[in-house]
Formats: sequence, structure tokens, C-alpha cells
Amino acid sequence: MGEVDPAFIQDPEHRPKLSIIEAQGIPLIDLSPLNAADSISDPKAIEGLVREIGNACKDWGFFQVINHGVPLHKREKIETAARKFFAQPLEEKRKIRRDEKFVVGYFDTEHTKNVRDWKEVFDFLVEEPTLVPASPEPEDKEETQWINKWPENPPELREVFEDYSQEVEQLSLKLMGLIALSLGLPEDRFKSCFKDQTSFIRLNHYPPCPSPQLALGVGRHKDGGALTVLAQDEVGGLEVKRKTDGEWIRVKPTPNAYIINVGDIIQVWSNDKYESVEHRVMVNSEKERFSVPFFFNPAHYTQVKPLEELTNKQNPAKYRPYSWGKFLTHRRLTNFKKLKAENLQIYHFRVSE
Ligand SMILES: O=C(O)CCC(=O)C(=O)O
Ligand SMILES: [Fe+2]
Repeated sequence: MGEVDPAFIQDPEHRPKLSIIEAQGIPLIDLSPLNAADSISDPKAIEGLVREIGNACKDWGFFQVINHGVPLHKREKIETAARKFFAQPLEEKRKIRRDEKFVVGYFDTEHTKNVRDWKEVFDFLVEEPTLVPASPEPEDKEETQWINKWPENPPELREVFEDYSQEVEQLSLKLMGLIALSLGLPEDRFKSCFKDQTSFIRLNHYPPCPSPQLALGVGRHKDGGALTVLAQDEVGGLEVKRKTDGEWIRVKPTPNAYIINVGDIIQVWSNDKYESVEHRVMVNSEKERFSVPFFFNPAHYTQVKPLEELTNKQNPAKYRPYSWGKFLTHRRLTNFKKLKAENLQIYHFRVSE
């Protein structure tokens, strides 16, 4: 990636401001009550945690966690492997390029809202194989399997990835338990939805950009899945749209913390009590940046709809049910193309009021 190609240039209203507002207020939550051996005998600590998580989901849709239980060395290993992978020549990386048949792998021409992102990515599925619908067509009942493509280099990537994904999956399940409790539901309310998960991990590399005021590493978007657990390095660049005033707020890197955000599925399950919030990534002219999001997604056959326990006459369901698998395959296929229109979003399933 050399000079800025017009494909990367954002419309003026979406260009980043170079004066940054750093996050004061994106909650930092200490998960240590979960790890304490006597947590059962200390329900007060868990209650406090549940309240903090609920408030963060409601007010921000984003929070950071510390003392989360994911061993630091496992995170460091995947970050090192990502650096090694992206340092290879483009021809090497393109050997395992994502295409319409192999939907995971390396990709350097992703578009968000039809503007090209200043980044390259590598996606891995958590379940191998991952079962999904064969096509986004609603009448087509056929299923297919997605499998991973592993690069030759670095050779340890597969093992490092498998080790890491188990840890973030455990953390995600714990967080879903806390989120369920915060909605007044049983802790294991969401557990079965993730049995045949369609989760994936993405390695993101944002090279230095000569015009960081014109382009974005990732354009503004919401995450389509249930929950995102993101590791960012010390460079920083993630910005979150503050719900109170629509201002873009930078998430300050906190060593060894994870950034958690509510995805579209939790928004629908909670019938808009919790909102999937827009975010984007700024790039800079000097430093490259790496990040590793884990997208926690349910089984493809999940019909996403507002939970019955959370809806009633006064608070009727705001969304029609939709198939997560069809939503996912639609998104994956349209990601290859620069579309004329915006791709599929949950508001397309909104019940008109
Ligand atoms: O790199 C980041 O900080 C966030 C990336 C992101 O939002 C995404 O990949 O969905
Ligand atoms: Fe995102």
C-alpha cells in the first residue's frame, strides 16, 4: 500500500479528526470476582460485577476488562505470530487469499460501507469445520462446511491459534453469563446457542498510512455477531461513537486488557436494551498497528429474535426473527464486492412502529 488510492478516501463527513478525545468513561471492569475460589460464597462481589456490566452495556455498548483469566503468554504468542505472518511478501500472503469459495484466509481489499479499509486481515474459524448454509437464499436448505486455510509461515500459527481461541472462548462464555444475569435471565441462558458456534478470530494489520486524515483502518460499522473480544496493541486507534452525543471517542490502550463490545445479536436478543454501537479505526502515518478480535457467534441455525422473557404487551418485540446463518453468509459473500447499496443490517428486520 503506497500513496492513498481514491478507493480509500472517506467522504468528508466520515473523515477522522486528528485531535483525539481519549476515553474517559468507557468502563474498565475488573473480573477478578469471577476467578476467586470463593466467588459462590461472595455473591455480593458477583452482584456488583453484574451491575457494572449491565450499566456498561446500556450506556456505552463497550467496556474493557482486566483480570480476565486469559494467560498473557498466549496472547503474546498470537500477536507475535500475526507480526511474522504479515511481514511476508504480498505474493506469499495471497497464496491463501480468501475468495468466494474459501471465505476465510488472507484479504487486503475489504470495504466497509463501500470505502476500502487501510488494512490487511487474516481470518480463522474457531470450529473446524464450521457448519453454515450453502447460500444466503432463504428457500435453500442446503448446508455446507467452511474450513480454515493455514499459511506455511509461521508454522506455529495453527497451534498458537488453537491455544488462544479456547481461552477467549471461555472468557466470552463467562461474559455472556454475566450479560444474561444483568438482563435478569439465568446465567446459562445463551450457552446452548454457541454449541455449534460460527465464531472466528481475525488478525488485523494496519500499515502506516500517508494520509490518516482521509482514510480509515476500518470504516464506521457495528459488529454483526453476539459479542466481540478484542486485543489491541499499544498504538491505539479504535474509536467508539459515544451514545450521549455521537462524538467519536478513542479507546485508550490498557496493557493486557480486552475490549468487549455488544454485537447486533445481543441488541436484538435484549430488544434494544443493549445497543451494538458504531466504531471505527484510525490509522497514523508513523506506526503500524495490530489487533486481534474474537467474534463470538452462535450456531448458524439460530433464529435471532427478541427474547420472550424480555418482551410483553408494553414492550413488544422490535425485530422479526432472522436466521443468523443466512445473515452471515449474505455478509460474507457481499464483502467481496464493492456494492452500490449498504449490506445487510439488523434494521432491515425492524418491526415498523
Ligand atoms: O482493530 C480494531 O481495533 C477494531 C477492529 C474492528 O472493529 C473489527 O474488525 O470489527
Ligand atoms: Fe468491529
